[in-house]
Amino acid sequence: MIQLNPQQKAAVTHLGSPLLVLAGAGSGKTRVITEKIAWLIDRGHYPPDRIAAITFTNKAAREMKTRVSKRLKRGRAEGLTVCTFHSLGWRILREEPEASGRRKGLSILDQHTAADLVRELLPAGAKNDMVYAVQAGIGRYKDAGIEPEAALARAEDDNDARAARLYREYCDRLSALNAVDFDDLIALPAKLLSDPVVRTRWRRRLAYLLVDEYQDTSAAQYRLLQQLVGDLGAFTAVGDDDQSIYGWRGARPENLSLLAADFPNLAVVKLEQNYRSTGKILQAANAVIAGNPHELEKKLWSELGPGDQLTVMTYADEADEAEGIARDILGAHHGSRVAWGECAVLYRSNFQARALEQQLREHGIPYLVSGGPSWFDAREIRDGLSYLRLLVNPQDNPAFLRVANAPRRGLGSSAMARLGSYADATGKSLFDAALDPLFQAELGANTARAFRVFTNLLIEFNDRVERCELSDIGPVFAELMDHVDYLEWLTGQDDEPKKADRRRRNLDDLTGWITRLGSDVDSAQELLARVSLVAGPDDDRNDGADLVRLMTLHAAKGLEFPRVWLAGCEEGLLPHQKSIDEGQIEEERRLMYVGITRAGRRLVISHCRARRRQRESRECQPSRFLDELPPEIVDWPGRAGKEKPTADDAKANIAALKALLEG
Ligand SMILES: Nc1ncnc2c1ncn2[C@@H]1O[C@H](COP(=O)(O)OP(=O)(O)OP(=O)(O)O)[C@@H](O)[C@H]1O
Ligand SMILES: [Mg+2]
Repeated sequence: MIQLNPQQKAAVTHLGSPLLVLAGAGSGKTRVITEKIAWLIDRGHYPPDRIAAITFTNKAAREMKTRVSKRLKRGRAEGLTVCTFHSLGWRILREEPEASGRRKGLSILDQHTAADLVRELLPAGAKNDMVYAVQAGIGRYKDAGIEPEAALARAEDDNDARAARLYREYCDRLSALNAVDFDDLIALPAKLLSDPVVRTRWRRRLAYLLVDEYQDTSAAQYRLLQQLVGDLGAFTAVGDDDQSIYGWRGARPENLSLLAADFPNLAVVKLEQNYRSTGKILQAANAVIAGNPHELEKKLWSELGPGDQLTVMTYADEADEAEGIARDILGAHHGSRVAWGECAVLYRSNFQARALEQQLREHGIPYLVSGGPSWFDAREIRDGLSYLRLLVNPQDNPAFLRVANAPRRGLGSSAMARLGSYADATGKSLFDAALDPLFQAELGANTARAFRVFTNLLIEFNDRVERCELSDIGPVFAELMDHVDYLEWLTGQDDEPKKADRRRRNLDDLTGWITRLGSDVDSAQELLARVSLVAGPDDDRNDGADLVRLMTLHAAKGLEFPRVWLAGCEEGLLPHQKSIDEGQIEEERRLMYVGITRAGRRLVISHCRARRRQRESRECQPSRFLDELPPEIVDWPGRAGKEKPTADDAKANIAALKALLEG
């Protein structure tokens, strides 16, 4: 067991008033939460089933749960809740179906499906940017707790009114589908808990709350927290204002100062010893973040010694950079026996992964890209998930719409449009409408038969899922996909064999994931929720595997690696061009700070002189943040734009030397 320092101990054993632990990176904030849960249970202050810890990601939740279980005697952590705000919200909604105004069998629409729903409400041919903008606008209403009617009432011009009407239509559709989207997972429970009866019930159930990464909570999450803890404020929140990097997604760092205002008896503990990084890495982090205004100074120190110099590498372009990083990692692995899993390559934007992946693959380095968007974007995954939803619930309209004609089975857009209007007119689901003899009588014989074949298929497989073990849903799903010849149909449209291979692998991954989840949940509906709430199968399958991690800076929050490569530190990328244009680079600086502070012993930062974006190569300047690193702790070969010394340089040097000697 580790020895907590006095401040950590004070934070762990503080009870009786709300507590905020405000401290820099690597100072043991997350550790304090883990230790505190164990302490609360061990000392009998609260039973595990009345404690909830809230983490920023599912992965962090899994890690924390494992940690706590290890700290306690076997089984002592049973019933403990460790999850994200979204999962907690889901649990509240699921257990309060009437109060939420939804029916039993509620489903979660993932972001993609929700975007499809928005698209349907917009004029045909609406661009993706438009769809996402509307979706984000709807999210802002929900985050602020504004209902559609209120949004309409407060509309100041035509634009506002149009947005509010779209919002209302969107909400109507969602409730007709008996579904909620991600924003609802927070906003609805927050609203539910304003009912005193519901609130009392939940306060009794979750008597003590702990929140990690508090600086990135949204307005709605803060409301939910307030409702849950009440005036008593039985909670511990930990955070670091310098690591608030989700402002673009609605996170409100000012929630940190709100806490002090809303809970006058708030106790604050500061931690100053960093246990993660060597002195020079900390020095670099402190120097970069010093460029942001601060209300509260934090000084981090480390007992780990100064450590190695930091390295800044200048590369010609992204391929050169990726190769350099791959060689570095290979060198560390073979030369210094560094495990793959000790290494991470971090970057600002997802597109940077491509060049890196290619080089890692070519050098035979096992790696894992975490949190990339690609998996859920793949057509076969989205279709596959729709089939899965229909397996569990044939009444799922968005899923029905998506795959009724994939593979093609004679249910083209005109047949589906007729079905849609019949369903609208009769208030039935698409599935029930398709089964309706009155509807079938309206159709030509072929179309009617096509609908019958599809609905019969769904009935048959749904029946099997209802009778089988949860762990068998995976195999039944695979059988359904086989049965409809899905892959043959889809890959028949591809001309590249590589692509077909990838699709097959993706679907295999999906089946494997469903099977694994099946043995971990207690209902098929819960399985669907898990699929929607988690970022993808890689997310849980490779925890602890010995692989080099590739991820964005956003995804790296809270994690640590002995060796970190921070790639693409260029103006326009980090800081991002959009932030430069808007004159708002504080959040970018915090991202840089997050990146630097992930590293334990070794940090290599790189930038390219040119980078390909959208097929053209553009010149790049080194990031302004590189100039802020204290020069004495950084090795930067060829700094200040100087090329490597050339033969001409050497000649000039010799000439100068000669002149000196002769003079
Ligand atoms: N008292 C301690 N003694 C030894 N190691 C510690 C101690 N406290 C924390 N650590 C270790 O220091 C590292 C950083 O801790 P932790 O991840 O909890 O920091 P954090 O403040 O949550 O960082 P971040 O701000 O990046 O989320 C971890 O490896 C943790 O196990
Ligand atoms: Mg942490």
